[in-house]
Formats: sequence, structure tokens, C-alpha cells
Amino acid sequence: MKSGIERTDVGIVGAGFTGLSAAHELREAGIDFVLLEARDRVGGRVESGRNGLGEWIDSGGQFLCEEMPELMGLLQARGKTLVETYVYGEFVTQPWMSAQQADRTYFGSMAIRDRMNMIAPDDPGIAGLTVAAWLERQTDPDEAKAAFRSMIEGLWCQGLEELPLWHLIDNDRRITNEGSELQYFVRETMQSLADDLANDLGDRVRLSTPVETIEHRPEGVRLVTATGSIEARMALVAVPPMTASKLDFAPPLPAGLGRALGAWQSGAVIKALVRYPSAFWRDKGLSGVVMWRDLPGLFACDVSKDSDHAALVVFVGGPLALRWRELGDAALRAEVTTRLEDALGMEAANMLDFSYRDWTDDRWSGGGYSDLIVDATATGAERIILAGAPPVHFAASELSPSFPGYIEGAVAAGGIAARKIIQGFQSAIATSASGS
Ligand SMILES: Cc1cc2nc3c(=O)[nH]c(=O)nc-3n(C[C@H](O)[C@H](O)[C@H](O)COP(=O)(O)OP(=O)(O)OC[C@H]3O[C@@H](n4cnc5c(N)ncnc54)[C@H](O)[C@@H]3O)c2cc1C
Repeated sequence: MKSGIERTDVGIVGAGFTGLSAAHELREAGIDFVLLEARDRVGGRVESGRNGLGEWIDSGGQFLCEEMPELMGLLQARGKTLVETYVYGEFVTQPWMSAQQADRTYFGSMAIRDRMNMIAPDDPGIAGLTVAAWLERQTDPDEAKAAFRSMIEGLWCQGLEELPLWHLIDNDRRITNEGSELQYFVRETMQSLADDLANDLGDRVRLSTPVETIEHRPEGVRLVTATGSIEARMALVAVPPMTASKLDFAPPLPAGLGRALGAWQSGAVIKALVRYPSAFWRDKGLSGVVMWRDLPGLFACDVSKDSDHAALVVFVGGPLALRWRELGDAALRAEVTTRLEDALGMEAANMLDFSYRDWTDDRWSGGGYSDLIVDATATGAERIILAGAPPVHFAASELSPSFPGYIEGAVAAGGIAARKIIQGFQSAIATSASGS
């Protein structure tokens, strides 16, 4: 960014899918903006890199399904190739159980989830209750409860002891897919879509430009960076709530809004991608899907692009990620290898490449997959953040009415926030034209 002061209509902070989608919407409406991104790339929690074989891999957000219309639409419009995730064959649970037992356990855990989602989030009977405390009260078999814990800690990367039940229900109800959310991934990488979106925006995107302070007054905002400032009529802070809570606002945000942003905590996840000479698990009639009941939050599935690129992805989520991040490279690899060997056979040790990305405590996104509310009393937090402190507005995948915490949610949230801003501009123009 050039030093000095630059003026625009909207200053957007953060070029993840929320910020990029908002920018596209503003551009179509003919509203000028500058999109400031702290990292040297766009995409945020969607990220790609090369593995040890020089192949591009998605080290952040990757999967999607047909039931995610916004993201499907963008990928189709950009001509991306969807690879169907291989799910044929038996899925393995660890410790080992027979296929029938595994089915029973899976359906048992889904029954707990369905029962949970029948509870209204504002039911006074669950006020202050964590998911762990509620689960304890359920009379289901221990195996089903352990599978439920593993599923939820894997999906949300947060310990059940931390999670208010009302918030999990509120979030889970917005995840509306009937089929697998792991249905597809993008051959060219999901990050390539973020790059395409940014390319359309040209010099309105400024990389390696973290916003340090947001000065705001009713007439407008000033986004202060190390190399200069952007003056704008409005700011859209498109970063996760916990990251937003750490930004410096001058004057400070209203106390209620500050508390609402502070009620969130980022999930913890480590994503490992393992390349093999061949998809040996398929030859054994296995799908490559593994769920560990004894290590909640550990999950693997097939992510082979084709028969020449056999691969598994291993997610380490929640409290387990916080423990395993302390292991160091070699011990983490050994831990994952041993678990895969136990689940899929000795061939699992014959890796061509092992790459991983530790997202716990990520500097610019806080963690992953998403932030969740950990203050059981913060029932109005989302509404308060969405109301913002005009001219400062907030958006993030976490705040989406559909698929919060997912890429789909980010695209939806960015579009909604931008349309609200566009409406604000249009009504200001109408008011000044009418002379009132
Ligand atoms: C390992 C992992 C796997 C995942 N897998 C999936 C998946 O398979 N499918 C799926 O749908 N979702 C997945 N997700 C979740 C998904 O990636 C996120 O929900 C989504 O990308 C969030 O987008 P966002 O724009 O709201 O936030 P972010 O992507 O976090 O974007 C925020 C941006 O703001 C920038 N920023 C922060 N502070 C500042 C500042 N001060 N100044 C300027 N810029 C700043 C950040 O650098 C970042 O680019 C995964 C996430 C992770 C971490």
C-alpha cells in the first residue's frame, strides 16, 4: 500500500472467503472498496501449499457438497473440477468393532445428535448447560456416547466441556446437508478459487497489510496500517469474532459489543495429508474412513485425486490437537502412522509424503475450523455482533445463517454483509436526493 491516506467507500478487513465475497458484491453494485489482508495471500482458513513431492494440496478448508449452493455456484462459474470423495467400502472404527457393531454405534451417536437438535436453543431447561453435562445425563450406551463425543469434537474442534449446549444446537441446526459434507473436493485446490476471486478485484486487494487500529466516528472510519491509512465511509471487519476482539478500536467498541466478540474461542485443528503409492485400503474393501472412539476428534478419509495420487487426510481436532501439537514433527508423524497402521494395516507406514498444518493458535484466524461461543451466558452475542457499531460492521463464516464455520457460510455471510452496506448507501442517497 502507498504510504499516506487513501479514500474509498468501504474498507474491508480480511480477504478470506467472507471478505472476498463481500468485495465482489460491492464491486457489482459499483461501490468502491479497498480489501486489506494481513497475510501475503488471500483465502484465510482456505490455504494451499506444496507437499514434499511438489504437489499442490489444500492445507485448510477443502470439502463441500451439493447442498452448499453458494460455493457450488462459484466453483461451477470458474470451471473448477470437482473430485468425488471415495467412500465405497467399509468404514473403520477404532478400537476395532464388527461392521454391525460399528453401524449400531454410528446410528446410536446420530440418534443422540438428532435428540439434541430437537431441543430449542432457548429452552430454559438447558440454560448454562455444557454439551458434556447434557451428554452425561443421557442414558444411551457408552459406545454411542463415545462416538457422539468423537463426532462433535471432530466436527467442531472444541472440547464438549467448553461448549454451551444451546450454541451447539443453534449451529448444528444451520448445517442442513442430508448427504455427506465431504462429498467433493477441488482438483485445482479450493485456494485456487480464492485466488481467482482476488484476481478479479485487481489492485483493490492489498496483501501483507494488517490493520492495526480502526478509528471510527459517525461520519466514517480510518483503517490504520503500518504503511498508511484508508479512510472510508464504512468498515467491514471480515475476520473471525475472536480475532476481531483483539483488534484495536478507537474509541473502544461499546461494552456490549466488546463482550459479544470476547465470548468466542477458536477451535483447534491439525490437518495432515498423507500420500501413498496406492490406495491400498480400497483393495481391502475399506473406504479409508476411520473414526477413533478412543481418541475423540481424530478422523481420516480418502482424499485421492486419482489413482496416481492416492492420499488420506487425517484431522486432529479439539483437545487432542492441543495435546498433539506439543509432540513435534517426528513424534506427530509417528503417532498418526501408528494409528493408521492399527486401523488400515501395515501398508499405512509406507508413506510417500507426510505433510501437516497446525492451525491451533493461528496468528490471523485464531484456529479452526471456526470460532465457537464458550460463554454460556452470551446468548445474544451473534445478534449484537451482526448489529455492529455503524459505520463499523462485522461478518465471518461463524455469523452465517447457513453453514456457519464452513466455506459456504463465509460466502453467504460476506454477501449478506455487503448487501446490508449497499442498502445503507442507497437509502443515504435517497434521503439526500429528497432533501430530507
Ligand atoms: C484445517 C481446516 C480445515 C477446514 N476444512 C473445511 C472444509 O473441508 N470445508 C469447509 O467448508 N470448511 C472448512 N474449514 C473452515 C473454513 O475454511 C472457514 O470456515 C472459512 O474459510 C472461513 O472464512 P472467513 O473468511 O470467514 O474467515 P478467514 O478465512 O479466517 O478469513 C479472515 C481473513 O482475515 C485476515 N485478517 C485477520 N486479521 C487481520 C487484520 N488485522 N488485518 C487484515 N487482515 C486480517 C486473515 O489473514 C484471513 O485471511 C476448515 C478450516 C480449517 C482451518
